Amino acid sequence: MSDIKPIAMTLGEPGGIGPELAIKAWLARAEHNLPPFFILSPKIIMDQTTEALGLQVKTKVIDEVSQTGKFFEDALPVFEIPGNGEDIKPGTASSKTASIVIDSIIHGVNLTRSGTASAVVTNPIQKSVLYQAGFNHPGHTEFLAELSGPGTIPVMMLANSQLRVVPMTIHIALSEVPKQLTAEIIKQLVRITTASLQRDLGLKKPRLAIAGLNPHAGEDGSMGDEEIKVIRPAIMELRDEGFDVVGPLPADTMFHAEARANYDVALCPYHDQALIPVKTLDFHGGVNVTLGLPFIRTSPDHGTALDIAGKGIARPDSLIAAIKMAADMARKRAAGNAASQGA
Ligand SMILES: NC(=O)c1ccc[n+]([C@@H]2O[C@H](COP(=O)([O-])OP(=O)(O)OC[C@H]3O[C@@H](n4cnc5c(N)ncnc54)[C@H](O)[C@@H]3O)[C@@H](O)[C@H]2O)c1
Ligand SMILES: N[C@H](C(=O)O)[C@H](O)COP(=O)(O)O
Repeated sequence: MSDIKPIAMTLGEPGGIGPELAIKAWLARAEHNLPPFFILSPKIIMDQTTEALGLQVKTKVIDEVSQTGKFFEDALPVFEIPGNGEDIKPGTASSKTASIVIDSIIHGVNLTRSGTASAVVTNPIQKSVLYQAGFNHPGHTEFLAELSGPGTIPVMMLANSQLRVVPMTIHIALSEVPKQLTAEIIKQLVRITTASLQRDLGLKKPRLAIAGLNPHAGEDGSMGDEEIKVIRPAIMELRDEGFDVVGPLPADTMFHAEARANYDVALCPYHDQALIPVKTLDFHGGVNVTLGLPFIRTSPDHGTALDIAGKGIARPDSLIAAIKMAADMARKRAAGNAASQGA
């Protein structure tokens, strides 16, 4: 019997590699000692995928999440979401299946928020086709925050065994970054990241490093003054509050091995500044985790990979890492809750 409640896994874009990865992660359950998980999907989509890939995998519809553990050894448990497999073509994302994709996320979040599932692990979505269908959030991160209620500030963190990064602005045009990167945002992100690393990753006093926005962190204002006007003042205030935070550091020299040894997480002004080093260091072992939510959410660090969908060659490593990280976080939260109740 598992020590944590089952993990909810969303379908993601059905024309992408998500369904294949879910099946491959289930096949790897014993090898990786994975806790029981279920997928939120129409059963037909999972069955179509196993058949197309020639895999001998049974699926089992569960009526209750609590049945996940009972069936997990013999079949991939499916929490059925309404929908059919008609509009699905591997390698092609379609706005016709957007309602299935979104329902899967909403149900996964509801089951996790209610405590029925211990965490939600999301498969990648094809953002462009969801936008065509009227989805008006840049990605999961912002959608999950909205589902969590007003005042939720989600923090995207990508992590592998060599590096953790937080992009301080996410899916916005580069030209918008200087406008949105305020001292207030930086302070909020540092506070949330520190609290999450303490609570969910067990780091007692997390060390944070903040990258500059401009080349050479602005070179004393000669290449941009956001470091002087925004980033440094925020860091000084945070240090006064007791946070272990350094910067602004030149982004080009803060990701080599010796530099990485000096911090636990790097916060970067914009998306690619953070995600290029983490995905380059270990693409297949990376996990995307959203901090600051009232529930645990992890995801693989890659996208829908339409170019390889249906070919049977997608690697489930990142999804497996996401399941493991979600389970570890759930165990740490449970232990922390038990300790605080006992205190
Ligand atoms: N969490 C998410 O929902 C999420 C995350 C990242 C990207 N996306 C979305 O995915 C779509 C495609 O994005 P992209 O093309 O930039 O990145 P991608 O990660 O889908 O693909 C980049 C390259 O890596 C390969 N790749 C990705 N995952 C792989 C795996 N598991 N095994 C083997 N090879 C793999 C792909 O074949 C491709 O060559 C976009 O719509 C993007 O917004 C979603
Ligand atoms: N920026 C992420 C990445 O490139 O990996 C990705 O798009 C995930 O976004 P959501 O988790 O918000 O969908």
